Amino acid sequence: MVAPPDNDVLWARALHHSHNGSPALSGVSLGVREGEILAVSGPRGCGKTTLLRCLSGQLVPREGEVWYNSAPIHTMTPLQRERLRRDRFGWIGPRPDLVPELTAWENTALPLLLRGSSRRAAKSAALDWLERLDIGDCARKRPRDLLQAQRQRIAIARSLVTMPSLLFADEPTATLHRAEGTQVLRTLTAAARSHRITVLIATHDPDVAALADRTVQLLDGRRVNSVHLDGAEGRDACSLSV
Ligand SMILES: Nc1ncnc2c1ncn2[C@@H]1O[C@H](COP(=O)(O)OP(=O)(O)OP(=O)(O)O)[C@@H](O)[C@H]1O
Repeated sequence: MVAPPDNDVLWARALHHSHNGSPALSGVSLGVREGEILAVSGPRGCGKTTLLRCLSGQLVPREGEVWYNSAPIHTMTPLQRERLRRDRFGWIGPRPDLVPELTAWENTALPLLLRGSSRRAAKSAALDWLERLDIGDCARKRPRDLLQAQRQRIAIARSLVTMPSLLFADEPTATLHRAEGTQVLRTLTAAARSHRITVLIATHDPDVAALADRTVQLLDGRRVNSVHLDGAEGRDACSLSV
């Protein structure tokens, strides 16, 4: 095994994966720098979700390596991967998947409670994140009494409440109207930047990708280029590598 470069928080080499024999990833490699917001972009079915699931340890690729700092995720046991996901990673899916019986703050606090935080500390952190995401007034409401955009903000608050090192967001605005989606995403990226949380966002929407520092394009399970744009709402300057 080759050790990953020092300046990448996440690093993957030559990932191959198939679902029931049909190829989803065919040799994808990438590195993600600490604090970077990276968009993984491409048309439907190109392998974005499969890539995020391999990088976050939910799936073990058929071939290839995934490293988180100096830890090889691809050789970890299921329990080690589960702990890594619980302690270091956050995940936002296309739908909020909230627990209907719990209030907004209880849903947000859930990852902290599962880690063993006291109810008081978990509640305080949850209320703080709901406030930062402009839904503090929803804290005591249940999901059924909220709009979809509010529910998705709660899912984002839940993913941030543990202050993950890496946040994976799979089409996080897919179920929202365009304006709502953009606003939710701006809030997410601003929160991530202010806490130096590294973010990977899978999206087929160029407007979403424009909020990232860099975009990796997938097509038919392969990487086709990497774009780092000046003038995007990301931080730095411009480069193009193919
Ligand atoms: N559980 C599964 N079983 C069988 N095939 C699957 C499964 N999950 C994904 N695939 C197939 O693998 C390929 C890559 O899918 P994946 O969901 O990773 O792509 P995607 O870019 O995220 O697509 P979308 O934007 O539609 O979510 C597609 O051809 C898809 O149909």
